[in-house]
Amino acid sequence: MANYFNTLSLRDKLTQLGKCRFMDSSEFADGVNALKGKKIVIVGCGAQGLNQGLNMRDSGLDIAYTLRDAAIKEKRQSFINANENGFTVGTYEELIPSADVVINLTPDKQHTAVVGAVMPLMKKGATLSYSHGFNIVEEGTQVRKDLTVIMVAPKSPGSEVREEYKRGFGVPTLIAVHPENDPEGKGLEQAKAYAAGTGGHKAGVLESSFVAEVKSDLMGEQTILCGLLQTGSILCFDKMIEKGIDAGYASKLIQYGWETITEGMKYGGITHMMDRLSNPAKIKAFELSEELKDIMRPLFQKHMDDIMTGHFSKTMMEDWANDDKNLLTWRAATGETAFEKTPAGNQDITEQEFYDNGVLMIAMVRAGVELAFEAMTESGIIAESAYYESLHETPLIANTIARKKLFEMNRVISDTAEYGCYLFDHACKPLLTGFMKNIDTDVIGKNFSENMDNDVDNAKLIAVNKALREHPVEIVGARLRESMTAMKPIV
Ligand SMILES: NC(=O)C1=CN([C@@H]2O[C@H](COP(=O)(O)OP(=O)(O)OC[C@H]3O[C@@H](n4cnc5c(N)ncnc54)[C@H](OP(=O)(O)O)[C@@H]3O)[C@@H](O)[C@H]2O)C=CC1
Ligand SMILES: CC[C@](O)(C(C)=O)C(=O)O
Ligand SMILES: [Mg+2]
Ligand SMILES: [Mg+2]
Repeated sequence: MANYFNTLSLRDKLTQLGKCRFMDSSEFADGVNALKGKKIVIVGCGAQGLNQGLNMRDSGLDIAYTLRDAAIKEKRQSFINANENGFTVGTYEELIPSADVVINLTPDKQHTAVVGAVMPLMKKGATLSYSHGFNIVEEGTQVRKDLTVIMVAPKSPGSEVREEYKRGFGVPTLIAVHPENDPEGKGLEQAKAYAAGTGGHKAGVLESSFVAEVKSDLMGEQTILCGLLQTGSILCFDKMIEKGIDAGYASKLIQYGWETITEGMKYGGITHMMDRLSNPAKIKAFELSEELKDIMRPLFQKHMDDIMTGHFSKTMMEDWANDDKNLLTWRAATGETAFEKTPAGNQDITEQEFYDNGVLMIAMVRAGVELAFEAMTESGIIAESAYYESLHETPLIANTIARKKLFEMNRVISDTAEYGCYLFDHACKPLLTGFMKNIDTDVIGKNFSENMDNDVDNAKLIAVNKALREHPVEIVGARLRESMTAMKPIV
C-alpha cells in the first residue's frame, strides 16, 4: 500500500485539498431519513464509537456494536460501554454480514487489520465509514469496489460530541465520499444523514474530501488543539511555581483557565477573548502573542510540511511497528510533570479572574490559533475547515483539560493526535526557553492591571484592535458563527 495522497498528481492534490463547501442547513431537511431502518454496526466502542452511537440512537437510528472476540470474552471496557448502554453487541461474524453501514471507529493504527477483517464479511453494496481518513489517505487502503466509502469526521473529542448533542447543539463536522468508492452515488446522502444523527448539522457541516480532512485534522491536533495547550500548561505552571505563586492556585488557574478563556473565543472569536481584558492588558497580550508568533511560526510550518509530505505519518507508523515505544514513553513522561501531579486548590477563581490573571495563556491561544489557521490556509486548506480545526475546536479540547488535566485530554483524543501532540510539545518547549525567561507573574498568576491606571495610547489600541479584528480567522469565524444559533454556554 502506498500513501494515496502522494500518488496523486499536483492538480489532483490541490483539488482534493481545496474541496470544502459549507452546507446550508436546508440541505439537512431530510434529517436522518437516508439511514432510517438501515442496520448500522459500529466497530469499536471507545471515545468516538460510544458517543456517536449514543447520539445516533437518540436520533432514531438502529445502532449495534461489533467488537473483537477478546473484548467480548474478557468484558473489556469497550464491551462494558456498549452493553451497559443497552446496545446489542456481537462478533464480526454475527453482525457484519447483515449490516448496511459499517462504521470503523477503532484507533487509526488498527485500521488496516480491522478493514482487512471486516471487508470480506460485508454484504455487496454496503457502506464503510470512517471518522478520520488516515487509513485511506496515508496508508492507501483500497476498498472493494462494490462498497461505498464515506467519512463523517466530528471536529471534536468524542466526549464533547455527546455533551454538545445533549445541550441541543452539535460539533462542526466534515463529511466526504471517497472518489474511488461511490458505485451507487449514495455516499453523500448517507453521510449527511449520519452527520444529522450525531447533531453535527446544528454546528456546521463541510462537504469535503478525505485528503482535506486528514491534512487539516493532523495539523490542528498537533499544534494549537493539543500540542500548544500541553506546552502552555507546563510552561505557565512551572513559571508560577518558580515565582512563588501558590501551587494549588497555579494548578487551578491553568486547569480551568483554558476552558474559560476559550469559551469566550468560541462565542466571539479572538476579538472577544481579547476584549475581555482591560485595555492595557489587551495590548500586553497582543505584544506577547506577536512575539510568540514569530518564535513558533517555523515550528507550525514544519508540522504542516511534514504532514503534507507524509513524513509525519511515516515516522508515526514506524512507532506503530515498534510497539508504540515513543508514544508510551512520552505518555508516561507527561504524567510525571509537576502540573499533572499538583491538584487544583480550593480557591475561588471568578470567570473574569481567569482572563485577568491569565494574560500569557490568552496570548498563547491567539498565537496558536492564528498560526495554525495561517499554516493550513497557506497550504491550500479552505478557511472554513481551518477555522473549525483551530478556533472552534480549541475550547472543546480545553473542556477535557478542565476535567482531568492533560491526562484526560490525551486519553480522550485519538492516539494519532496524542502522538503528534507530544512531538509538538517536545519541540516547542525548548523554543520558548528564552521567551519564558522574561515572563513574570504580571502576565501569569496575578492581575496585570492591578495597581495600574487604565491609560493607554489611543493610536496603539486602535492598531491592536484593527489587527485582531481583521485577521482572516475572524472574518470567516464571524460568518460561520452566525449559523450556530443553537450554541449553548458552558462556563
Ligand atoms: N478520539 C477522538 O475524539 C477522535 C477520534 N477520531 C477518529 O475516530 C477513530 C476512533 O478513534 P478513538 O475513538 O480515539 O478510538 P479509541 O481508542 O477510543 O477506541 C478504540 C475502540 O476500538 C477497539 N479496538 C482497538 N483495537 C482494535 C482492533 N484491533 N480490532 C477491533 N477493535 C479494536 C477498542 O476496543 P478493545 O480494545 O476493547 O477491543 C475500542 O473500543 C479514529 O479513526 C480516530 O482518528 C476522530 C475525531 C476525534
Ligand atoms: C484532537 C484531535 C482529534 O482530531 C479530534 C478530537 O478531533 C483526534 O484525533 O482526537
Ligand atoms: Mg479532529
Ligand atoms: Mg484527529
